[in-house]
Amino acid sequence: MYGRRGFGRRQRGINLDEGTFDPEDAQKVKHTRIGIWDLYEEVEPRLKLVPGSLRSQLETFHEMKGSFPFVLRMFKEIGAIRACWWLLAGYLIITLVLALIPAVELWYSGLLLKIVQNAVEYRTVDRNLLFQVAASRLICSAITRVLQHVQNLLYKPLNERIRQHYAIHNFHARARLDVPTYSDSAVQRQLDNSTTSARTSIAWNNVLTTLHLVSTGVELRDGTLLATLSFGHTLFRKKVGKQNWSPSGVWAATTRDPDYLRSIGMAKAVHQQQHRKELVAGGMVDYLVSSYRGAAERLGNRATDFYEAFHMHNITNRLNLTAFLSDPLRELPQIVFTLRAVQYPSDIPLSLASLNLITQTTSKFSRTLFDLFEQTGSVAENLASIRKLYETYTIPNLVVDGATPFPENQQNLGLGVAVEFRNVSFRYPGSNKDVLRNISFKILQGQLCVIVGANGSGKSTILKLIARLYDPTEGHIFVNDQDIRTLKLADLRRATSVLFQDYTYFPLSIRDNIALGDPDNAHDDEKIREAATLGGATEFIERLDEGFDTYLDRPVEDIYSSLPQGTKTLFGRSVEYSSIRGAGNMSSHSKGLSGGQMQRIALSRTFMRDDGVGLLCFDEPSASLDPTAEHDLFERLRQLRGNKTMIFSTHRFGNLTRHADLILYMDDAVILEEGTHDQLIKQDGGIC
Ligand SMILES: Nc1ncnc2c1ncn2[C@@H]1O[C@H](COP(=O)(O)OP(=O)(O)OP(=O)(O)O)[C@@H](O)[C@H]1O
Repeated sequence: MYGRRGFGRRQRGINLDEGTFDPEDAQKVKHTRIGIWDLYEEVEPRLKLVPGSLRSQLETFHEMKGSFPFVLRMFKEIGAIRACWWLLAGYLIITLVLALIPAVELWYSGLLLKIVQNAVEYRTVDRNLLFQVAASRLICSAITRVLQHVQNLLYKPLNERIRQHYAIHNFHARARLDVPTYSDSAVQRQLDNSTTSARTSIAWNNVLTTLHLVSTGVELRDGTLLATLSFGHTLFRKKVGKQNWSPSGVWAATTRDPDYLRSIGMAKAVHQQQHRKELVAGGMVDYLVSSYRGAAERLGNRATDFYEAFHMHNITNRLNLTAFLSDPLRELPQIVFTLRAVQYPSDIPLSLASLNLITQTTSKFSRTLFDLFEQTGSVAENLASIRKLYETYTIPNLVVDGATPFPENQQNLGLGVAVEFRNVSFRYPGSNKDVLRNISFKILQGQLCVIVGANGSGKSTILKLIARLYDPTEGHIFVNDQDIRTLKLADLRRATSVLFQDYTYFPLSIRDNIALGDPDNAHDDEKIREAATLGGATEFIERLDEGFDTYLDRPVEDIYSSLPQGTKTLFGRSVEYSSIRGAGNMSSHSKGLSGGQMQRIALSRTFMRDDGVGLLCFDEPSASLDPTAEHDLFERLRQLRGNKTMIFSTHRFGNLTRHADLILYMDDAVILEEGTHDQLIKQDGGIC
């Protein structure tokens, strides 16, 4: 009756991307009812014998172990950034010194207590020693302050250098992925998981985490026995003090409560703008209000979201045996030390000072260990993030590169390339519908081929396969009689120029948008202007205030707030008050160019690439042009073509098909007829 709410997933603990999670599997999944919620948690059979919180601790360490090789690699890479050497060395030394200072302070505390004890017992004070101790403690705290300050100063440049280094790698990791790989949802998820935050890099976080672990180790280095004794209490304290807002490991939660589902649905219907028209026109308001009230009354205080419900459930369940055991355990290290002191008085002089020191030391160790345990979750998460980051560098592309250079003879490119489809069928990844069915045709070198067909017949798909954005599901494509899969992708794409119907424009300047058509000559301003002229774009570009430097869509938004309503433009751009009202302080504007103008820019981009290209493909290049502009465009394209092979896709027969050496007439994934304009007219006057 009601749709199920999607399962929330928490990206930590076990690798969630492997295997499946079936809430109904009672063997592996524990079900808990929490108010109106059903919580399903995966039980880890491998670690079944380990009780309570220790189990999740072991899981965490298990995961951390898998991440270590990647952390080592990260340190190697950071070590190779020369600009980081001194900064990192300084940061490391300061961290270690800061970790040692508490021990020195503790030693002086001991001395101080001894002085006090002597004063009480013998009524004498060693003034020199007292002065030394006081001065040393002051120096320690001054040094700590100064070092912390220097550490903060080093933090920023280090973070920035490391972030920049990884930003470049991440950019490449994403940019190199082909179309089917990049559109794969698993790959998208993997990339999202490894995204670097704008302020700190994953790598820098990992450096900090590692340094934190090392400094904790240094702080605890002499206190092995104390640390071990404190361990038990720390674990218990952690379990008792647990105030989680969500479960750990693999879990899912859902609610099937009809009143809750309905009330949330109704609240959305009322809140969301898009339903308002129907809501008012349909006279639904009274009905919705009374239904909502009814549902709310039935729900009472059960209407909480999952996290709230889980948190409350945890709090009410907290009074248990572990809570009772926690306090005695806290005293254990001190009791053991005192007993040892009594047993071996010569080893540990039992005095007021030593007893006090023991108390201080044990509580300090206990706190440090507690902090460490508190953070192991985030430590593991941090280390895993670096693994995920590196894994994105090696995501394999679905379209596998070939090894054969293309063309064999660069001179011949000017004569065009031959393209042959042999029994090609194709379906898009994730789809079960053939959009091309057993297609065969051959375009000879230097021919003009026009593919004609209705919407959705498969014309664009043919061009995508020629550009090898995808590989055929069945059959083969040959370019100059060589299987397209064997050719080097970079060579093939350099020799081919494709203007897609759904061309994109980049959030860059118009100059860059055109220049990207030929990255090798992107700096050649004259060539860019020439291409713009051939694409019919120069005239309107020059009318823009910033001409070729105009951004089609500004990648960085202007930020402002509380502008007087009369302000219509800012930084030369118009201000949109509607979005100010909505978002509070932000607005962005694209340079409202028309569809035809945008298309001319895209065309100019194609004209950038006339050298070194043997095959030109145009997908409906005249869709947004008026008839005169279309005629001009075809004339220019025919001149540009020279002897090269050219393929057009279009909806209709007309101007262009008259000049075609080969027309492929497509309908519903197959080629119905092929030939020249005249041949097709003779065969079937109806279609032309
Ligand atoms: N990325 C995609 N994923 C799944 N299906 C797709 C994808 N792109 C296109 N299709 C489907 O493939 C079929 C053929 O599309 P194609 O774009 O090749 O047709 P077309 O003849 O070029 O149409 P148009 O004239 O509208 O551009 C259509 O049914 C379309 O819905």
